[in-house]
Amino acid sequence: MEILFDETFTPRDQAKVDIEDRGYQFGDGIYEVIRVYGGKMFCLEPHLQRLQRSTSEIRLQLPYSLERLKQLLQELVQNNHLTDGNVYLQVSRGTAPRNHKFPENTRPMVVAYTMEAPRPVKMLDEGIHTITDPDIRWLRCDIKSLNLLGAVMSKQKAADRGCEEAILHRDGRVTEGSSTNVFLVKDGTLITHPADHLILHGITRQVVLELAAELNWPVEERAASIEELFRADEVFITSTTTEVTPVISIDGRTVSDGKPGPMTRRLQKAFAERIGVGSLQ
Ligand SMILES: Cc1ncc(COP(=O)(O)O)c(CN[C@@H]2CONC2=O)c1O
Repeated sequence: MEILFDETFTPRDQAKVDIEDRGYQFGDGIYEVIRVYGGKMFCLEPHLQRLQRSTSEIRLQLPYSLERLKQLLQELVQNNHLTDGNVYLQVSRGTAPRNHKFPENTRPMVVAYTMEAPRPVKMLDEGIHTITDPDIRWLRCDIKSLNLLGAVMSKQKAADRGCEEAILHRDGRVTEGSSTNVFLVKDGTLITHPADHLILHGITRQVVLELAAELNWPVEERAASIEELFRADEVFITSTTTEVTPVISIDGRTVSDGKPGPMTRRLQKAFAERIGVGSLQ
């Protein structure tokens, strides 16, 4: 198993990050998780565009071009013979004596590695249980930063209650999941938080919006209230690793009849066609 370490490939057990790497000490960096289906990275361009935006938002310059990074990621997937799984990619501001302000001319540190991961078919089929949790994160959730402690604390709260995700809310309005975007269905309309600074602009969220448009479904990009969440006909989450996953309970209360709804199922089918597999394979 090789990893991408700066601009070269190295065996996984030889990759050592310095204790003064700013990603390690400050969470000063950004990351992406890219899905691989049949050996091909899905939505690679949108992921790279988001990476570019995230780095520029934190005033971090990639150490080489996006084109070069794309080439290296493709080589990484091939070298590791990855067919179905994920690529984890992160860029930190590099290594420097610990000081909050930006270091002078350090080289940002790119690390990427692959992991085998079959599609989560059981979860896609059965759905997940969730909790609600106050959104305590900072106000630039649109930047896919390494600062994930808020998300980690919420995800752990969900795990403590035997649930898979925490649906976050701010001032009584649903934002997103700790590592997912959230959609509600009410009377045939999809509702999801607008892509502003309070949520990550999910790649999967964008694919779902495109699929909904192809299906001629009405969509409202607005912040739903907590009350609307509990009264929804259907709720589902989206992310690179969870695709379109039904939510069947929230804080112990079932969503509708506690089964994945018809619009969620139709979206799962359309998503499976988009990634080129039969649904729930
Ligand atoms: C806070 C948050 N919101 C939404 C999403 C969904 O975005 P994508 O559709 O672009 O994946 C993620 C993805 N989190 C990644 C995806 O898998 N694991 C992660 O940490 C996320 O961390």
